[in-house]
Amino acid sequence: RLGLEAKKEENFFDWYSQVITKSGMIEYYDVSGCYILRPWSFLIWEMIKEYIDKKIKALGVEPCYFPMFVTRGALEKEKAHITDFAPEVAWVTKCGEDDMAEPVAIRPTSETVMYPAYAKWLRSDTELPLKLNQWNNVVRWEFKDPKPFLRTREFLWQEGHTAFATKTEAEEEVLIILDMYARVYEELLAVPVIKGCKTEKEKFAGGDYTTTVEAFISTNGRAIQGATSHHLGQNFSKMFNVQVEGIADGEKTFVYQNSWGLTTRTIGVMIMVHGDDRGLVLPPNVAPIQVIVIPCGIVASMSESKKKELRNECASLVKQLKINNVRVRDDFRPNRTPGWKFNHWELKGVPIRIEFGPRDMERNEVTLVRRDNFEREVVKRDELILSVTCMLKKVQDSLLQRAKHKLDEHIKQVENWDEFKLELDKKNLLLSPFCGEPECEDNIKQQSARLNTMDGTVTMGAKSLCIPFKQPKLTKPIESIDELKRIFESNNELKCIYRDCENKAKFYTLFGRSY
Ligand SMILES: O=C1CCCN[C@@H]1CCCn1cnc2cc(F)c(F)cc2c1=O
Ligand SMILES: [Mg+2]
Repeated sequence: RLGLEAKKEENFFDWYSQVITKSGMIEYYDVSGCYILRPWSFLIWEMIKEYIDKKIKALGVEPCYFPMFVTRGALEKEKAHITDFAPEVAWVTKCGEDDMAEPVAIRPTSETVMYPAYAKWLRSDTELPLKLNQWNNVVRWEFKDPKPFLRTREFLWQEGHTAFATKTEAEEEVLIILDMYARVYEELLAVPVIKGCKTEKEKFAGGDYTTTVEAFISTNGRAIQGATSHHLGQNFSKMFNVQVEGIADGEKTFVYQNSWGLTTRTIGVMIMVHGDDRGLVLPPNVAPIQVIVIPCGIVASMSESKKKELRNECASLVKQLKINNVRVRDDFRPNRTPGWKFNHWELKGVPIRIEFGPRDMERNEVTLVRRDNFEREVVKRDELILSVTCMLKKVQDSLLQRAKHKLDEHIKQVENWDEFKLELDKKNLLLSPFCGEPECEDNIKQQSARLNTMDGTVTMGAKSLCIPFKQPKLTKPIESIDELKRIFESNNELKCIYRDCENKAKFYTLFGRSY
């Protein structure tokens, strides 16, 4: 059966699995946590890659490729960084039948692969800033339930690794990259995100601070980390001895570093936010096919010449759209009915369908049908390009607006602990005053978990998602992380959200159940 059996609001997990397989995005694979990316999803990854590459090249970031294997020595250069990650590191231990003398790890991320080379290359501040990015795959043998795109043991990403002479330059780049990530979500994928800083508990331990874009899946009320941009300070440069002369005269200075990454998880978030019970709903800016042209009304009684005329007319529609840089295809398959084709291309989420039949030909008109809200619009043949480009923009905007509205109505600002738990169980995110202490965050997570009396399972408690740059009580978003960490120093009346915590709040923090 072509269509979906599962309904998105009834059985989200089955719906997701059916949508990604029946639309031709994913094929399952016999290694747990690994999936095949078929053209319909890989083409979207290529468009994301094209967008990011253009922007980072303009920022002076250069492409490169480092080996995927890393020695134990390099990987464990600094114990603190690696300890809690060690269980998910995959190792190559044999070659053929023989054990390898020195097993090598498969990169879970490339700091420890790249920074020994940075130490070799960087001697003088004249060689700074060094900005490299690689598009590759990484392996993390996670044990939590794998989910295509969202949590996989191998995934594709880009990882940017930059080194600067001063902290100021580095900190400026962190936020420029974060803004680019927010645009990938909002301008390409039509997914609204919240920009912020991770708390001490949630940040990357190897860095100084982690900034993040957080997305929201309203169907199950869960938040998901969309991409990260870390300021590493001098932690890694001290570990790997990456220091240069020429900054402080006669002295050597450890460089200031950033690392930033966005993964194929982006595709899963887009599917979950926009998909419906007929299948994918693709934002036009990333849709591999934006318009599908389907001839209609071809009946057996129609003469061969009439059929030929109709097909030629459809072909000219396709040609004209192609010339105007619209990603368009025709579906002239004679052995499929128009109805079958409507379902097929709706399942694949193509933003606009053109139905073109004898009557359209006579009246010199074209019928456009929107995938997101099924609105039909009949337009004059000679207004085709204007109407299609205008409709594509309208679809893109309305997908973002609808998702923004959903996000906004699911964020509750609460200062009371009972209200916090109540709203959390109503699939909402919470914006609450928080003291920032890791052990307090542990308590919040534990005390907001819910025992489901029906089946005795436990629903996870609330995690901190980020300290939003847009803080309540502040008119404009903060511009620096230092500022964010100090905003309550003055008027410090607010108590931490957690009832038994005596600390004063330091800032408002976004909490929620998450992936
Ligand atoms: O998140 C990014 C962006 C791109 C470059 N790397 C940073 C930090 C990655 C943090 N991280 C994340 N996961 C890890 C998993 C491991 F098995 C492991 F050995 C190390 C890590 C690890 O360092
Ligand atoms: Mg992880």
